[in-house]
Amino acid sequence: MTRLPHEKGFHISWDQIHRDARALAWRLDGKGPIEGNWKAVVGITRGGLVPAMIMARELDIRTVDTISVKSYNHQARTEPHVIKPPQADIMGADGEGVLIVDDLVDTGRTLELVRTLYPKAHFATIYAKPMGVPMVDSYVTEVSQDTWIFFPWDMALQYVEPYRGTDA
Ligand SMILES: O=P(O)(O)OC[C@H]1O[C@H](OP(=O)(O)OP(=O)(O)O)[C@H](O)[C@@H]1O
Ligand SMILES: Nc1nc2[nH]cnc2c(=O)[nH]1
Ligand SMILES: [Mg+2]
Repeated sequence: MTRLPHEKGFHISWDQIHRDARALAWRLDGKGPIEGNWKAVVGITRGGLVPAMIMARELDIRTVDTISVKSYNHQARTEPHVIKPPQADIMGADGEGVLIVDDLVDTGRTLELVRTLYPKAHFATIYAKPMGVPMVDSYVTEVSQDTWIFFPWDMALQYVEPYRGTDA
């Protein structure tokens, strides 16, 4: 296991990921290989499920599947492995026409594994770190490699002290 040093935190709200996923969908609209269409959206679980749902809605795609890849134990990277593959008839021989969606690409190891399985699919993530950029076909926002992205499903609202403290 590798413990990665993350100096910065990038905190994403529900609203932000909703807007970013929509923007990514709009950019890919009409760009599929079959008369501009995409035949399916496949989310890489678990992080890819929220953006995959939002994008499938925007693009009016009802065929939605998942591929489950586990690459991290909290912030420690482990060897990525497929826990659950998508339905074979949706993916075809090489994934052509399928939009494979994840929340982010970091080292690129997860997408590298999925790309070997479905080399002709289109790989889209909301966020990307520099090491992973070569593995992704489309993304919205790049953040530095030493940034840890916190997603809204990993956070909760909580009280913070005022900047000037309290009198108590
Ligand atoms: O580019 P990489 O270095 O491979 O990292 C990116 C992957 O890591 C995270 O998933 P994780 O394995 O933590 O599982 P989760 O989606 O279930 O949270 C994230 O959602 C990406 O899928
Ligand atoms: N939540 C989250 N998961 C990750 N998996 C790999 N990199 C990251 C990251 O920056 N944030
Ligand atoms: Mg993931």
